[in-house]
Order: sequence, then structure tokens, then C-alpha cells
Amino acid sequence: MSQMPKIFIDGEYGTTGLGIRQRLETLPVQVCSIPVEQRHDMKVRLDMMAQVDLVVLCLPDDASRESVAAIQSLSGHRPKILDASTAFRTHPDWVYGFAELQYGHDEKIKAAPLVANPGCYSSGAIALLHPLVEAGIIAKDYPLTINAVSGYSGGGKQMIASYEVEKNAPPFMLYGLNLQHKHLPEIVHYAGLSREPIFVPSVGNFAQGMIVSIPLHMDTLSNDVDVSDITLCLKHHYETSKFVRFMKDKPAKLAGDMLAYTDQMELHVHTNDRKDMVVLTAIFDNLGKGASGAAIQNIRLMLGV
Ligand SMILES: NC(=O)C1=CN([C@@H]2O[C@H](COP(=O)(O)OP(=O)(O)OC[C@H]3O[C@@H](n4cnc5c(N)ncnc54)[C@H](OP(=O)(O)O)[C@@H]3O)[C@@H](O)[C@H]2O)C=CC1
Ligand SMILES: CC(=O)N[C@@H](CCC(=O)OP(=O)(O)O)C(=O)O
Repeated sequence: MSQMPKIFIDGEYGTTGLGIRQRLETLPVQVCSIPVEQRHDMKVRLDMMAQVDLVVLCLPDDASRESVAAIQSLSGHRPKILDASTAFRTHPDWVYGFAELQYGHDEKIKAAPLVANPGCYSSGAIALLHPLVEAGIIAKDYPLTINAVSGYSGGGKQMIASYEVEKNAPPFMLYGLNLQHKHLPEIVHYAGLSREPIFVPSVGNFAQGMIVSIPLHMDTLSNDVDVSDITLCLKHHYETSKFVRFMKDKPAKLAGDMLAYTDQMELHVHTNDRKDMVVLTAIFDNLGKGASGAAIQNIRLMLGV
């Protein structure tokens, strides 16, 4: 029997790390761990990294950069790296871990030594925008607005504690109102935009789940585009996708936690009777297809399991 591939999760005791470790239980891989009290010890971590096939980084950005530099300083065997942070998502040496981006992108993830797991909001925005921009339905310089709501687990251990332990967090809040959210560079890059969207994220008093929504006035798109062009483009793009589904129905209500605790993403195109307004929506779990679920999809591709 051939040996199972070995994985080390650097940051395995954090929110994203735990989600990935749980999901790995059902895969034919060997998860190599270090004791929780040694989680900040670079020597212990690097010794482990030198022995595994894949390192999954679930750390803050600066700590991720430090781990990547340490791995790249190894003189012998170097593991593949999947990074969950924002640090390398638009770096030219890294492959963006959104397998559904375009035909053949999963093959790029399979072959890559360095893969960046997408941001949660970015996954929804790019899933909706990339096919439409590529098809010329939305112009690259279209003045987009992206609204989104996340479950509070998106804010990591600190935000979870403020909702569940300290109980001093608001039931709903807009944030990122300096309009420079950390996901904007990857959204611009992988949606193929030349103009930065206005992005308004928010958090609600529910643990897991996410809705990303993008309003469009049809008369501001090119003259010959109608709602059916949008629906057909998205339907066609995701026809064979296992995790991203185009939905034909147009529900008048969507709950933020509808797909919580799943690794699925559902896309809808909502319109009015006149068909002169559209809202594109992506619903998923910020910790599922928005984080650990996407990571598992990438791990399977990177290790061939
Ligand atoms: N789409 C995605 O893939 C998502 C990615 N993320 C990203 O994943 C990363 C982790 O986020 P999240 O799990 O929410 O964060 P958490 O705060 O829940 O967990 C971070 C973990 O990393 C540890 N850690 C922090 N600094 C260091 C360091 N210098 N060396 C070693 N270990 C360290 C922490 O230890 P301690 O307990 O001591 O703090 C903790 O165990 C972030 O970059 C975040 O942006 C998050 C959500 C979605
Ligand atoms: C609710 C909340 O605070 N969300 C985080 C995004 C989640 C996250 O950690 O982003 P990545 O997927 O890029 O790692 C934020 O807005 O910074």
C-alpha cells in the first residue's frame, strides 16, 4: 500500500485551521501536528514542514510571510504550500485557489507548488463577476458596487469571542467604510476589472454564512445585453461545477445562513418584472466555500487525493 501524503497545518488551532483539520478526517492523508503550546515556535514548525508533502498556512499575513520565507530557505525537500491568508493572493508566483475561475484552472492548482486560498467575500464576488466580465457583459471599467454580509466567524477568534463570550457586539454592522477592504485587490485582479468596485462588507449576529450581492441597472450595461445573457452566461460557466451552482429560481428573500455548514455556493440572478434591474447574489458559508471548504478542494487537487 502506498504511503498517505503528509500535511502540516501551521495555525491548526485557529478558526480556519480547525475547520480544515476537521474536514481532513475523511481524506486519505496523514495530518502531522505539533503540541498547542509550541504553535509559535518556528524551529519546531520548520522541522515538521521539512517532513511533509503539503503545508497549509492558517496564520495572520505577517506570520504567513515568515513561514513561507522559512520554507523557501530549506535546502532539501520543500513541501507544497497552500496559504489561507491575504499575503500572496495576487502574487505572480502563486496560483489563485479558485478552481472554478475558468476552464483548466483546476489543472493549474494541481501542478502548482504555491497556492493562495481565496478570500471569503472575494470568492462570491469573483464567482459572479469573472464569467460576466470575460464575456464582455459587464465592462472592465463598469462602476460596480458590491454589498456583502458575513457571519461573525469571519472575524476569527477575537470576533467570535465578542459575540459568544463577551456578548458586546452589535446585531448588525457595516464596516470597511474606509473603502479599502483587503479583498479588493484580488477581486479586481481575478474578476478582470480595471476599475475598483465600491465594496461595503457587514457582519451579522450569526456564526457562519455569507451573502455577496451586486446590483446592476441594465440600461448602464451595453445596449445589446439583456437579463437572459447574464443568466445563460452564469449557467453555462458553472454547468459542470460540483461546488458552485447556478440557481434558476429567483427567491424574494435570502437568509445569510442558508448554506451554513456546507461547502456549496449558490448563485442567483434576481430581476424585476420590467427586467431593467438585476441583483446578482452568491450565498455560501464564509468558513465553507469561503475558507476551509475551498482549502479542502485545493488540498485534494494539490495532493491528488
Ligand atoms: N478564505 C480563507 O481561506 C480564510 C482565511 N482566513 C485567513 O486565515 C488566517 C487565520 O485566520 P483565522 O483562522 O480566522 O485566525 P485565528 O485568530 O482564529 O487563528 C490564527 C491562529 O494562528 C496562530 N498564530 C498567530 N500568529 C502566529 C505566529 N506568528 N506564529 C504561529 N502561529 C500564530 C494563532 O495563535 P494564538 O492562539 O496564539 O493567537 C491562532 O492559533 C488569516 O490570515 C485569515 O485572514 C480566515 C478566514 C477565511
Ligand atoms: C467578518 C470579518 O471580519 N471578515 C474578515 C474577512 C474574513 C477573512 O478573514 O478574510 P480572508 O478570507 O481574506 O482571510 C474581514 O473583513 O477582514
